[in-house]
Amino acid sequence: MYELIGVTKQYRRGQERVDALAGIDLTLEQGDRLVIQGPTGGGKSTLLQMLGGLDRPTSGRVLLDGVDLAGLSERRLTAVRGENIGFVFQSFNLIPTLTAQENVETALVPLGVKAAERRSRAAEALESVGLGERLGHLPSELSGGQQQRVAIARALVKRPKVLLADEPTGNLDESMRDEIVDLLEGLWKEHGLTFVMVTHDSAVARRSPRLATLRKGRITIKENRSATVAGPPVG
Ligand SMILES: Nc1ncnc2c1ncn2[C@@H]1O[C@H](COP(=O)(O)OP(=O)(O)OP(=O)(O)O)[C@@H](O)[C@H]1O
Repeated sequence: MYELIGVTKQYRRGQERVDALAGIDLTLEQGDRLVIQGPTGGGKSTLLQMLGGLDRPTSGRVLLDGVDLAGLSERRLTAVRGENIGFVFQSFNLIPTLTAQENVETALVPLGVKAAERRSRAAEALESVGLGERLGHLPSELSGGQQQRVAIARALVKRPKVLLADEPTGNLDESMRDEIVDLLEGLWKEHGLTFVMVTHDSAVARRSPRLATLRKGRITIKENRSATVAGPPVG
């Protein structure tokens, strides 16, 4: 499903050139789960942006189901992203003036889903993350963990194939962290998602069957035999 071939990304900082990604080769099958760790500045967020089509590589190819994201027009790329890829970030990025339900519905507007269906699908997605009773609440009326659940519902309401999460538990205390990771794992299995998560938290990373480390823009991958959840999802 994903094939990255020789992906590099260079940034300019004044006169200086930063090699954020220095030649990444990576294959992920549908339903795979990968955790990415590594030192600060190692290239984790940059790699996630490449997978998500949020930015383009300097060279190399990012194939999603055989389509090179780097070669798509901005319009086509936005459409591919909207249909296939859900994002969850450390900062929940909810719109403060919209209710939980309205925040989730926003993901369906660019897909041309009609208002009545948007409402029912958003309610269903919020049910699935345990917030069926909180549809009308504003983000400020929800806990951090609940806000992240809304963000997860917003990522999944469009029924993507891919879920990309950048430090999804970074703003949460330990008990909420575990709840959110349980939830993400459950959704990964239930929907057969390809799930890539960046985390600094080794307790979170330990649960993944595959671990990638990014250092100075280079990737190494190892299987994690002691993962608490092993193997790809069933079905
Ligand atoms: N827009 C940008 N302009 C210039 N340099 C950038 C830009 N984005 C990232 N970089 C640089 O690219 C390198 C990789 O950054 P990246 O954010 O991918 O690392 P990271 O592993 O996610 O780090 P962290 O753990 O701190 O989030 C760093 O040296 C960073 O300073």
